[in-house]
Amino acid sequence: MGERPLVMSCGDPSGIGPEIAVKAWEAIGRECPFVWLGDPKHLPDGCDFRVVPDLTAPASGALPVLPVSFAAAAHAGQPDPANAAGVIEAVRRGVELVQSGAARGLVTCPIHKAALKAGAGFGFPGHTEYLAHLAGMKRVVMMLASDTLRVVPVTIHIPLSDVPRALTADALEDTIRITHAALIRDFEIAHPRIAVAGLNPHAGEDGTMGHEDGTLIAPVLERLRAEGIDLRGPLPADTMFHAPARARYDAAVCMYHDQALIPIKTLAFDEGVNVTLGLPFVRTSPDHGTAYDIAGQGVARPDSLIAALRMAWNMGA
Ligand SMILES: NC(=O)C1=CN([C@@H]2O[C@H](COP(=O)(O)OP(=O)(O)OC[C@H]3O[C@@H](n4cnc5c(N)ncnc54)[C@H](O)[C@@H]3O)[C@@H](O)[C@H]2O)C=CC1
Ligand SMILES: NCC(=O)COP(=O)(O)O
Repeated sequence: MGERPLVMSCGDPSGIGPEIAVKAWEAIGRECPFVWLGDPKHLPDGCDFRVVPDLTAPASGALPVLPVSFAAAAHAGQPDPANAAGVIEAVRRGVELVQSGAARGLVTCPIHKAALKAGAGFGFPGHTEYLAHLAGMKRVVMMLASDTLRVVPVTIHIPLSDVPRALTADALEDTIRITHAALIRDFEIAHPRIAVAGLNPHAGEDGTMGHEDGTLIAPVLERLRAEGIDLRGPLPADTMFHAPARARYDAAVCMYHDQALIPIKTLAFDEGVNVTLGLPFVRTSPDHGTAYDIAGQGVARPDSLIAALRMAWNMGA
């Protein structure tokens, strides 16, 4: 296959993962070769694939597949807990291949967390935490990146009511440090500018609308500024995402999932990439989910997955 390929885990086979994997292979399989980890019975009818024994198989036009056996067929739009173990195994195999050095990076297709919990007792809120666990990392960071905006949520998949408790000075500091290092190393920004959102409306407005902005966020920023990190904030989140505001920073660190993901999915849904920072290997993913409402119809767009492949290919060089 020439250069080391990427590996792609299939994600939930009843979602759009298999069909966009095939479209992505047709679009950029030569530019960013990857091997698909999944069960060939879940690929769309008529798909041109070939089973390979490992990642060293010579290149050909067909999608290379390293088989992962799944218990059940896939029905578009209907996640089956019987397939949960296969979905998890594909991710685990991907990590093994990238950690061994056989693969250049891992690209994951979307999973349905509830089906994994129901079918296999999956105890992680998403890939991000599962990958941190497999890699033995205490803290990793989720970044959603596009040409127009990069965002990082400090807290991720937890109920909104748990956010103030989960938002600690350590979590914020680690997140900013990991983000800063990745902007330099992976995004080649020599002097990154990071904007940090407040938690409360108007960043607390001097404590009249909440206290965390002043008592928790501001002191962390002060400490890190003293080390030379270019930080602005805590900023009112409602006014930090319009175009002139975005021009003033390279990444926005946000306090919770939707504060970060709503702006990027509004601005760049088709090209956003989810990248895990702080892992000892490259992992990217499309920004969207399983899209059950359109699975199996052949209309799903592969653009975000293609952007994820390109980013992983470049980062893994
Ligand atoms: N990396 C991952 O594993 C992710 C998984 N998810 C999971 O996906 C499931 C469904 O989540 P939703 O909130 O419905 O978000 P979603 O992204 O799956 O779908 C939202 C809307 O966007 C459309 N859409 C998504 N991807 C598209 C594509 N490639 N082409 C055209 N239209 C597309 C869908 O048809 C739907 O109308 C959940 O279980 C969630 O946890 C969500 C985000 C990321
Ligand atoms: N909302 C982002 C998402 O669900 C992706 O999470 P992960 O599976 O990449 O941890």
